[in-house]
Amino acid sequence: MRIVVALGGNALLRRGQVPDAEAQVENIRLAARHLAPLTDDHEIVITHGNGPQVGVLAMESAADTRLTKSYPFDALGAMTQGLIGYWILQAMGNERPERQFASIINQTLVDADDPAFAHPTKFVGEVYDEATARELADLHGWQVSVDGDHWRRVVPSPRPRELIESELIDHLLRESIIVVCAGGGGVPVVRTPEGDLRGVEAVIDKDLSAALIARRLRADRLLVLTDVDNVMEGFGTAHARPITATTPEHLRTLDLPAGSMGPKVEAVCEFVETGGPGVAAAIGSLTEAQALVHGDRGTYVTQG
Ligand SMILES: Nc1ncnc2c1ncn2[C@@H]1O[C@H](COP(=O)(O)OP(=O)(O)O)[C@@H](O)[C@H]1O
Ligand SMILES: NC(=O)OP(=O)(O)O
Repeated sequence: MRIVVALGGNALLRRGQVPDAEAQVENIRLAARHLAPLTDDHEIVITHGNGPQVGVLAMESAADTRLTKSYPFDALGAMTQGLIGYWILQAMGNERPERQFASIINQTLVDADDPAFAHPTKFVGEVYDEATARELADLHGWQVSVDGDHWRRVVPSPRPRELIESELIDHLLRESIIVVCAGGGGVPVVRTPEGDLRGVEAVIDKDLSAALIARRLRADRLLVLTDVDNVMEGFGTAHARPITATTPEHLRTLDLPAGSMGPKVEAVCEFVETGGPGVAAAIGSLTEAQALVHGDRGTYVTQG
């Protein structure tokens, strides 16, 4: 089978952890231990988030007084693909030294007139109290918004439309190479009237990009791995109930938060609705990645 795996931000950096390199290397080592068995029997593409990491790089860039302008988010996104891609490459290679892995910097086409550019929603960097967030917003010209009990910087997150390097990824998979790509959803680019590609200030949702990749590569499965075992009905209430086998039709009736479970559910629904016959997607725990493939664990989504 061909499987696209979206590695949640929590797999890279647990909530509240300081984004030191050491902590992330250790988290990714553990994640690789759970992902490696998938590579024994399947063609695997790994995508990953970059919200916390791109926020660290943006802070560093803003603090560098030699620069007349902070590095733009397309450049920062590419840096995070290099950084996290390298960590994943090394961790996976240590688990399966006999296999070949490639981590590619890749670009994701978005619409220049996507309304998301005027309404930033993607949380990046760390969390603050309201006063600090507002102070930083004034200092650096950021936009900030409420994220649960905290405040956080937000940047535009246009919808991914096309993966510029999808043919290359397909080629690598056919050569039995395991591919890490579309980190942070891919570097956001638009097509100019002249036909060139140009980076834009945005961070794409990696779950939505994972769904796009899965569709373009005609994957059999999309696995969205995070820190909960299932999508829950009545999440956070006394009547919370895990959803196991389900359909996009049912999932679309749920009211889910935009910054967390919402895009994951949107991604699996899109993939299952537009994929070929027999495709399936699952949302569940990284530690149960193998069982998710066949619907033995997690929220398993099929056409019904
Ligand atoms: N209905 C729901 N079912 C399960 N988890 C939910 C639901 N609604 C919100 N969540 C939250 O979504 C989180 C996973 O999303 P997120 O933190 O963005 O994951 P990741 O960083 O792994 O991509 C869970 O830890 C949980 O707190
Ligand atoms: N780009 C992205 O979706 O990152 P997170 O998963 O870290 O939010």
